[in-house]
Amino acid sequence: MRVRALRKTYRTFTLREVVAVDHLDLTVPAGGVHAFLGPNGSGKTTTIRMLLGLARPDAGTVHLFGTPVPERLPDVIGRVGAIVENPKFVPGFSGRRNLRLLATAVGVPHTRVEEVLERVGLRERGVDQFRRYSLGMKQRLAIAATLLKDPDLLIFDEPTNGLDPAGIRDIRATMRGLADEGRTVLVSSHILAEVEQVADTVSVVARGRLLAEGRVADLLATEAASAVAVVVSDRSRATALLAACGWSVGTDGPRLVVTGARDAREVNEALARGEVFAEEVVVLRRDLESVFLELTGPPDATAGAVGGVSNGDLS
Ligand SMILES: Nc1ncnc2c1ncn2[C@@H]1O[C@H](COP(=O)(O)OP(=O)(O)OP(=O)(O)O)[C@@H](O)[C@H]1O
Repeated sequence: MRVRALRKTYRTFTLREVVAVDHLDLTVPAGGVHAFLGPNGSGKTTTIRMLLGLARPDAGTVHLFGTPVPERLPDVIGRVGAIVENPKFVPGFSGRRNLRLLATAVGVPHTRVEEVLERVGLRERGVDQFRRYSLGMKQRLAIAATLLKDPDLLIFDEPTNGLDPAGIRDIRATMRGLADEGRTVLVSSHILAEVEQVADTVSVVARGRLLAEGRVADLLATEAASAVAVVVSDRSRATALLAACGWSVGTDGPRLVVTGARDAREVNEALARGEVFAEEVVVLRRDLESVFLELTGPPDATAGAVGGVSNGDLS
């Protein structure tokens, strides 16, 4: 999937213009889990709606499987399964019956319903009424529905919102499994821990713009230069030695925190050359959360920058 210079503005009821997506570029490699990560209001849902032809861009291009969308959406939509808004299931029908209705609507045989129920671990509970399902089961049924057409690309908008840890783990495992089958999973999230654990690649957005993209591991390595903490008895001598190497030196309780060095070994060597011997050397790796916060800035600043319209505008 390839998105270039995508733009979408909304007008609020007070006729104020809200730029929801602002010159956004997005590249989602085929196969694997790609996280679309950004704080609330950063334009993720709006972007996904444009990918699916549910909203019309003001400018920019979208290609799904190399095909321009929305112009030729009918050619490719059969290869895409998505959960964007809360899927509409009939509360009084069983999970199985709900899926059979959908299967008939999209023209796939009922045997496929059994396969997808099995796939999301709901086969045993297929007879239960939808209204009796837990939130996690409802979400798994929604994923089952997206799988009916055996899609190559799955798009999930915040699929773990409101789920408990077990539910989150199930959805994460399901996404991983789908990617391992060779499908592409695009998942939007503002929950960093999820992304870090399940995604192969990530795009970080804020205020409708792309801030960073790449492999999760690379993003952590390049954006999150690690710091090294040392405990030494002669702190002032150590500080002078480390500063002389051009590194910045802060303190964290009894530890000196060194940033700018390549690795712990380099720090240790610099100290030893000056005959200061560290009692403790620890590499402090930043997690994706600190990278993300660094890139997107404080949440309040983000909300203000996109206009902060009320939910009432989000119909
Ligand atoms: N129909 C609409 N009318 C007016 N403004 C809208 C509409 N839909 C979205 N917006 C605004 O566009 C911006 C982006 O919203 P969007 O829902 O795409 O972000 P998001 O990243 O999906 O956020 P969230 O995680 O909260 O769903 C926000 O400022 C939002 O208030």
